[in-house]
Amino acid sequence: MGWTSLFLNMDKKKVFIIGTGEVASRRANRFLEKGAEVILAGNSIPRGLEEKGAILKSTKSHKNLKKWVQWADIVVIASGNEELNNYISSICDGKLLNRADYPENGNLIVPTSFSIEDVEISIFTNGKSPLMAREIRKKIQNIITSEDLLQIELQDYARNILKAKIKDQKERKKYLYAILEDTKINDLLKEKKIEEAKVYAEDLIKNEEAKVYAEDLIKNEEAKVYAEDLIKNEEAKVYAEDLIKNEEAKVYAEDLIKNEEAKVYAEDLIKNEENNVHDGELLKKEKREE
Ligand SMILES: C[C@@]1(CC(=O)O)c2cc3[nH]c(cc4nc(cc5[nH]c(cc(n2)[C@H]1CCC(=O)O)[C@@](C)(CC(=O)O)[C@@H]5CCC(=O)O)C(CC(=O)O)=C4CCC(=O)O)c(CCC(=O)O)c3CC(=O)O
Ligand SMILES: NC(=O)C1=CN([C@@H]2O[C@H](COP(=O)(O)OP(=O)(O)OC[C@H]3O[C@@H](n4cnc5c(N)ncnc54)[C@H](O)[C@@H]3O)[C@@H](O)[C@H]2O)C=CC1
Repeated sequence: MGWTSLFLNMDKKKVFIIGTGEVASRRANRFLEKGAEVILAGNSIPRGLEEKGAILKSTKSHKNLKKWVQWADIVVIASGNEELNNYISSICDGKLLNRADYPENGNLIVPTSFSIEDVEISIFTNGKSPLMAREIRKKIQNIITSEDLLQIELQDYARNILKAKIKDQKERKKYLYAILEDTKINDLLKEKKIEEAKVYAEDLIKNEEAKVYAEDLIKNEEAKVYAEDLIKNEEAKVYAEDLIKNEEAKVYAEDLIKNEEAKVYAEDLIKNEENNVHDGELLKKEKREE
């Protein structure tokens, strides 16, 4: 009366698929990946499927078709030929049967599925809208991806390295964001190359450290040059002040000399005056004596 979701172990299961088109190939791929043996009946199959172990049979002989149906644990009807599909369906008694054309005439649904680590999520709209099943699958996948889970592993790895190396949490945070946003790392995680991502993240940390170290060196060098400039300026100032002082001393000395000269000159003047007075008195005296 109704569908329920179950998980089927596909390992070594025998699957016979009628049709080799889009749906047939999708089913074949999915089952082969989980370890099933797959035989398809139709015109041709993509090389990729053959490489995975799929075997192609002709649809010409009904006798052979019957044989493969009997061989199979699961039958998938996915050809575009309704008559052929109905014939296969009619010889499927008791088999697990997935019908791509008339799902309700079969007893097995293949929902859209994806997995995150060990968690498999499947969506089924009860046959109402496979297209919407696909859209919902994408929405959910966009929220949590296996990359997210690998990024958790990588962040854990990087955090441990950083904790041992860098004391400042704010500084560590910068590295963790750099790893989260690095396009190369994200590409590696998309390809599930976690080990390569780890090596790359570690290099990123080392390079960043080297950069910081180099920047520090440059800053120190700059500081040294600046300090030297300061010293030179100070020396120049002292020298300039000395020059000024010397100049002032010179002026002062000159003034002193000038003052001394003036003093001598003044004394000379006074002496001259005294002489004059003396001479005058002598003259007066001489005159009186006359
Ligand atoms: C019953 C079921 C078969 C089963 O048991 O397996 C079934 C039946 C039919 N699908 C049809 C059409 C389309 N199917 C898809 C796509 C997917 N179909 C899938 C499952 C199922 N399809 C099962 C029910 C799932 C459910 O109900 O949720 C997905 C989810 C899984 C998978 O096939 O691997 C896969 C998406 C994979 C992914 O990307 O996630 C698209 C989209 C596209 O091609 O782009 C279209 C065209 C648009 C449309 O019609 O929606 C038709 C023809 C209708 C007609 O004649 O018009 C029928 C027959 C019918 O309905 O009569
Ligand atoms: N379940 C699903 O997701 C979907 C189901 N369908 C249904 O499934 C059928 C197959 O769909 P697709 O794989 O998308 O079509 P498709 O055109 O890709 O493949 C059809 C296959 O049937 C074969 N075929 C056609 N006529 C044949 C004949 N007379 N004798 C032998 N083989 C013949 C073709 O060679 C091809 O291998 C559709 O007819 C449709 O009813 C269609 C789309 C999606």
